[in-house]
Amino acid sequence: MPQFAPLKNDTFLRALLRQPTEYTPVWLMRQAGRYLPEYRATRARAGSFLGLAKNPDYATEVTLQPLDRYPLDASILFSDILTVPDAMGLGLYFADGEGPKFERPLRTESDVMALQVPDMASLDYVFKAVTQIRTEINGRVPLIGFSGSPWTLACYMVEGQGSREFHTIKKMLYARPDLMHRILDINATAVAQYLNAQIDAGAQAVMIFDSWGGALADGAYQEFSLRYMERVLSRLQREKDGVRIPAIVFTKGGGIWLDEMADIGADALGLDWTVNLGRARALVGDRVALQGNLDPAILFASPEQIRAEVERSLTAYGVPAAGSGHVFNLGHGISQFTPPESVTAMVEAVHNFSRRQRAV
Ligand SMILES: Cc1c2[nH]c(c1CCC(=O)O)Cc1[nH]c(c(CCC(=O)O)c1C)Cc1[nH]c(c(CCC(=O)O)c1C)Cc1[nH]c(c(C)c1CCC(=O)O)C2
Repeated sequence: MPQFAPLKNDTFLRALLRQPTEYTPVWLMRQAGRYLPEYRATRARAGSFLGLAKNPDYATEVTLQPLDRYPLDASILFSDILTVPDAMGLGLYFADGEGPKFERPLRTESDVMALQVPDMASLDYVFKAVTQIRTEINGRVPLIGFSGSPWTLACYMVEGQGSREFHTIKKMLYARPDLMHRILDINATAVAQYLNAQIDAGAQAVMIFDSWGGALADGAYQEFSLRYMERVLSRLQREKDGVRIPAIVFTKGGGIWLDEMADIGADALGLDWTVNLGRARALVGDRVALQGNLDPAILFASPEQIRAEVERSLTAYGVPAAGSGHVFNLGHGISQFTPPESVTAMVEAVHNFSRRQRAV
């Protein structure tokens, strides 16, 4: 087991565990990415996104880039949720200018029957990256590990790519729920093993991205997404060397199910921008901390407007009292067209205003 430097800034972890903080910690989903010129330069050297993500040296380099530019309170492993179905043999690739695709999506009953939990050794490049990042971060801020939710991974595995309507997977869900449940059962086992291996490698918190849970009908969400995230959480090691490893669950479009989400064993729930933070806080009470939820499009506005929206969001949450916690973030990933200076304005506004809020 590698020895890591002691943590200098644990504000993010304390907020997730609903302990008092001097200010509201902040990080951004997709904080390492194409909006940063230094990321584009490393990606050009690596040749491709997968060349970058599968090489621990490059993955470490780009994970640290946003931390060198902004006083962020957390770092997130540079990787992708689709590494898991790739390890299952589905053949992940990125066509130029398009999103992710699979060469061998799950379309027939025999495809589904042949699916297996991958050998975690085939994802060793991810765990190596986690350890290397944690080492090079040298205790500056905590490192978040992550995975897709069983349902969101299944969306890509069955559709073979991103989708607007999810016709193929929804047809399977309603016509052959037995096949759907088999995929989700395998995914839940794979995701739990994958996150536990990231924790062993040095991840100090984990996040489950349920990017497409919000595409499901009420009832279907609970049966096909929520229940499987609950199963993943129940299998996670929640303590490492005597320290709690908090788990964050983010269902995009899941605002209507927050009450149920608060009871599945997560430490914190991620929110998209459709939710009012004050109302969400009242609803979940002291069951979970909240993370979110600025509309990423606000980063296209002026620094003054960004500041005003940050203050509105922090005011909506209010000052965290004992038993509550707020981590500032966007409501979804940052756009590749975001001016980097907008992030400077956002992070500054979060730190300054949240300190002032606590001072009164
Ligand atoms: C659905 C999903 C994916 N990947 C991910 C999700 C869940 C979060 C969400 O809902 O956005 C998660 C993800 N993907 C990436 C991260 C890195 C960590 C971070 O900085 O937050 C994380 C946490 C890097 C990435 N993953 C990807 C990029 C862009 C690739 C590039 O450099 O060309 C990055 C930085 C590729 C990717 N990977 C995926 C898509 C849809 C795309 C294309 C996105 C686009 O073109 O904007 C699948």
